[in-house]
Amino acid sequence: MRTVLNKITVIGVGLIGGSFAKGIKQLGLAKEIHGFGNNEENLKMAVDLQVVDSYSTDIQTAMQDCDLVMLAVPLGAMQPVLESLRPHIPQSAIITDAGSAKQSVIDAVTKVFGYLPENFVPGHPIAGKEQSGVAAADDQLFVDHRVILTPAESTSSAAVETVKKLWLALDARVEVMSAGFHDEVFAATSHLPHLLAFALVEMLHEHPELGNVFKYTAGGFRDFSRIASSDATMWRDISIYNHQAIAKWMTEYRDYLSGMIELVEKQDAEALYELFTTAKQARDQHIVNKQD
Ligand SMILES: NC(=O)c1ccc[n+]([C@@H]2O[C@H](COP(=O)([O-])OP(=O)(O)OC[C@H]3O[C@@H](n4cnc5c(N)ncnc54)[C@H](O)[C@@H]3O)[C@@H](O)[C@H]2O)c1
Ligand SMILES: O=C(O)C(=O)C[C@]1(C(=O)O)C=C[C@@H](O)C=C1
Repeated sequence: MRTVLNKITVIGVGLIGGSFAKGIKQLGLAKEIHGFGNNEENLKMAVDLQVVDSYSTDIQTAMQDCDLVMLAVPLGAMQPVLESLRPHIPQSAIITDAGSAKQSVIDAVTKVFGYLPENFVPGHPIAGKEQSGVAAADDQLFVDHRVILTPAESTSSAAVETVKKLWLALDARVEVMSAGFHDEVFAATSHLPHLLAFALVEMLHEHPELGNVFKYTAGGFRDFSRIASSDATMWRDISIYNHQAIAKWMTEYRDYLSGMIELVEKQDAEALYELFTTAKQARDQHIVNKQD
C-alpha cells in the first residue's frame, strides 16, 4: 500500500490497537497515527514506545481531520465509544474494528448511527496473546495471520479495499466472510478453548484437597492453560456478545465429554484409541503441518 492516509485514529491503544498502530506507523502509511482511550497513562506510554505519534483524551480532537478510525476496545465498550465519536467523526472517514465477535459490533454501529454506514468495515485479526495493554504491542503480531473482514452488501468496496490494504501491508492474510459464519466458527475455534482453559484452571484452584496443585503441572498443563492468563474483561465481553454460538459449542463439547467419560468408565480401549488417533491425525494434518 502506498496511498498514505492523513490521520488514523486508534481507539483503544492496547495489545491489538497498539500492534496495528505500531506496524502502520513504522511503514509510514499515515501522516499521523493518533491514539484515543480511557487510560491516559497507557496513552502516554504509547507515545513513549513510538506506537502512536500523538494522543488525546478528548474525542473531538481525536476525530479532527481523521480519515480512518480503528476501534480496538473490548466488545462491551464498542457502543459507548461509537456514541461519543458519532457527533465528531468526519463523514467520509472509514470506521473499522478488531472485535473478536462481529455481529454485536455491527448491531452497535447500526444502533448508534440509525443505519449501517457504508464506510464501516467490520474486522477481526486472528492473532493475539494472553497479555494485554500497549506494553505488549508488537508490530509483527499479524504477520502470516488471518484477518477476517465481514462487510455487508451495502459496505463500500473502496472502504473494504482501504482496510484490506492496511492489513496486507502488515503481512496479514485477509479473508472475507459473513458475520454470522465468523461468529459461529470463532465460537468453536477460539472462544470455546479459552473458556475451557479458564474452567480447568478455576476448577483445580477450587480443589484445596489437591494441595498446591499448580506445583505439579508441567508442559501439558502449561500449553493447555496459557490462554487462561488472558484478560478477564475481554473474555467476559466475548462470552456475553457471542453468547448464543458459544453456549451452543460448549453444549456440544459437554456432550462429547459425556461420551468420553463413558468410554473411560467402560475402559473401552479400542474406542479410546480410535478417538485419540483421529484427533491426532486431524491436528497433525491441519495445524502442525498447516500449509495454507
Ligand atoms: N487480545 C487478543 O488476543 C485479541 C485478538 C484479536 C482481537 N481482539 C479484540 O481486540 C479488542 C482489544 O483487545 P486487546 O487485547 O487489545 O485489549 P487491551 O486491553 O490490550 O486494550 C484495550 C484498550 O481499550 C481501552 N479502552 C477500554 N475501554 C475503553 C473505553 N470505554 N473507551 C476508550 N478506551 C477504552 C483500554 O484503555 C485499552 O487501552 C477487543 O475487542 C478484543 O476482543 C483481541
Ligand atoms: O494466542 C492467543 O493468546 C489468543 O488468544 C489469540 C486469539 C485466539 O487465537 O483464539 C484470541 C482471541 C482473538 O479474537 C483472536 C485470537
